[in-house]
Amino acid sequence: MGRRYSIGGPWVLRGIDLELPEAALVRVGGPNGAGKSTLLRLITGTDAPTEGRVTGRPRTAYVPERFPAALPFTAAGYLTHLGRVHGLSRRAAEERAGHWLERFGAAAHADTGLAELSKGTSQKVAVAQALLAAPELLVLDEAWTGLDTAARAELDRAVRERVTAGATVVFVDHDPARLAGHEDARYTVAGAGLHPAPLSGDPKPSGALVLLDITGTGPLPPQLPGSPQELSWSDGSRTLSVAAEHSDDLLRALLAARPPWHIRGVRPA
Ligand SMILES: Nc1ncnc2c1ncn2[C@@H]1O[C@H](COP(=O)(O)OP(=O)(O)OP(=O)(O)O)[C@@H](O)[C@H]1O
Repeated sequence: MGRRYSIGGPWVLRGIDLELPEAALVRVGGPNGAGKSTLLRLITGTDAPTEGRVTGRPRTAYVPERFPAALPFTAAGYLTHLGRVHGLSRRAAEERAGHWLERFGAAAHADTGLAELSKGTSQKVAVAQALLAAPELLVLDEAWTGLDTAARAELDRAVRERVTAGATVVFVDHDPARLAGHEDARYTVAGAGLHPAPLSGDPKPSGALVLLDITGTGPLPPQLPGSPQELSWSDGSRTLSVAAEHSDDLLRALLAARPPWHIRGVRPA
């Protein structure tokens, strides 16, 4: 699928082909403005792709980057209301609301209006609303930001519980250590494409290097797969060196970049 925000405008994402397995924790990384939030909105169905489509309809919950806090509810009232929307009885919805506020250390604010909550407590409510309905697909866009240490650890635990229960959790977080060692897949958004990235526990590259001779204009896209080294640079021509196992992903990223890079040659180092 692909997404651009205006006709004739730049493609924020293009050629995205992603399958999300069950019972999996999936991290999406990439620099500011690369299109991570756009991708998460497409995955949740809160935004539609400009081309291509998203298939499958798991029960989905989403913590967006910006939570709309100014709704006329108390924290507990809001969570109970959402529980009812998800089909729970009033009593079950109240119980779940209380349970999640308690777990995130926000029980004292159950009767506070959403508009009066501090930023951090409001974020706790945002996270609680997503966990409340035991979603099959949980999508977290920097959901840890603003939470205190205890709540961040609690969210880590809640995420692992969801995955153990068979759910798919897709998350973006700027802390590279977040849930490290628990991820099943990692992707980087760069140059409008989505690129598989090595997991923290993956074996180190075997040592074989590949050289790529490329030409193009402007700087190289950030966070290229395999973190290639630039060996030479003149008049827009460059030679990159990368571990052999990353060369296919690197070629794809260079070709998908906007503007694309031209590949003049690929050779063993
Ligand atoms: N609703 C929108 N209308 C127009 N352009 C948008 C819209 N949402 C995002 N964009 C543009 O799409 C690009 C990707 O934005 P997005 O928020 O998806 O990036 P991101 O990787 O999540 O960034 P960050 O790490 O800063 O949150 C940016 O250039 C942004 O300006």
